[in-house]
Parts: sequence; C-alpha cells; structure tokens
Amino acid sequence: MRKIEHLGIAVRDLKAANELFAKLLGKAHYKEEGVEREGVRTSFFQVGETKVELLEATRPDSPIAKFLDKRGEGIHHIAFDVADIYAEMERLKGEGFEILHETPKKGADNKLIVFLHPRSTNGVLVELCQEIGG
Ligand SMILES: CC[C@H](C(=O)O)C(=O)SCCNC(=O)CCNC(=O)[C@H](O)C(C)(C)COP(=O)(O)OP(=O)(O)OC[C@H]1O[C@@H](n2cnc3c(N)ncnc32)[C@H](O)[C@@H]1OP(=O)(O)O
Ligand SMILES: [Co+2]
Repeated sequence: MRKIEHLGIAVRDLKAANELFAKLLGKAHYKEEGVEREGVRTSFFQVGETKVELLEATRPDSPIAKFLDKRGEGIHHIAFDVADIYAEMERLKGEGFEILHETPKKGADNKLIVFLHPRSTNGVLVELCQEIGG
C-alpha cells in the first residue's frame, strides 16, 4: 500500500455535499463522475496527497443506497493506492482477507479497483486502487 488514495463518504445529495465540502476544504471538487455499474455518482476533492470521494446513489439497489438506508450519511470506505493490484490481491488472499471479486473492475478517476469485505477488516470497507496507465 503506497498511500491512502481516497476516503469515500456516502451522501444523500451530491450537489449540496459538494457545496459543503468546498466550504470545508476551501476549494471546489475537481471532477464529478458517474459509475453506472456501481449505481453511484461521485465527486472528488484533492487534499494534499489524498482525496475525498463523495458518493451519491443513482439507483435504489446501489451499495451506497443500502448503506444510507442502514447507517445514514458518513464515511463509507477507505481506499489505498497500490502499484500492482493483482499482486496485492494475491498477498491479501494469502493473509486471509476476503476479496469481493476475482478480478478488479474499472472505478472512477481512472482506476482499477477491488474491495475487501468489511467482516475481514475490522468492520472497515477497504478499497484497493491502481492508477490505469500509472
Ligand atoms: C465508483 C467506484 C468508486 C471508486 O472509488 O472508484 C467507489 O468507491 S464505489 C463504492 C460503492 N461500491 C461498493 O461499496 C462496492 C463494495 N461494497 C459491497 O459489495 C457491499 O456494500 C458489501 C458487500 C460491503 C455489503 O453489502 P451487503 O449487501 O452485504 O450489505 P449489508 O448491509 O447486508 O452488509 C453486510 C455487512 O457489512 C456491513 N457493511 C456494509 N457496508 C459497509 C461499509 N461501507 N463499511 C462497513 N461495514 C459495512 C453491514 O453493516 C453488515 O454488517 P452487519 O454486522 O451484518 O450489520
Ligand atoms: Co472509492
């Protein structure tokens, strides 16, 4: 793991949350991006070496919608930047962590991503990210 790539925060209203985080961070988000497969719309703020990723559900069956229904708004996941996501998946499998998919998928902000089940990570949803073309 090279660094924390982003902190994912589940929000009900992306537009309102963008305005609030722009005030909080003193800067605007640098992009918004929908990821249909996940049923989410995201926006990203750069904060030093890491980012804040705001996530709004675009479908009721989205993981974000389920999370909001169950827990309300708040920190949803922590994402780590890795050099080689396949090697990291093998290493973590060997360490007994539960990886949610056999192969990484395309995430937002030009990344390959995969998640670890929170029951294998002390209740924290962990995402691995490898920059595409990085
Ligand atoms: C667009 C990509 C973007 C990017 O960075 O590029 C993203 O970050 S997309 C983010 C949204 N997508 C995901 O989160 C995909 C991975 N998540 C999942 O597959 C599910 O959310 C899963 C498997 C973590 C939970 O799904 P499930 O249907 O099992 O929901 P439950 O509510 O039944 O949860 C089971 C169990 O896990 C606990 N849980 C759920 N979400 C979280 C969470 N975010 N953090 C910690 N714990 C979580 C939940 O409380 C249940 O535990 P229990 O003790 O039974 O209450
Ligand atoms: Co994320």
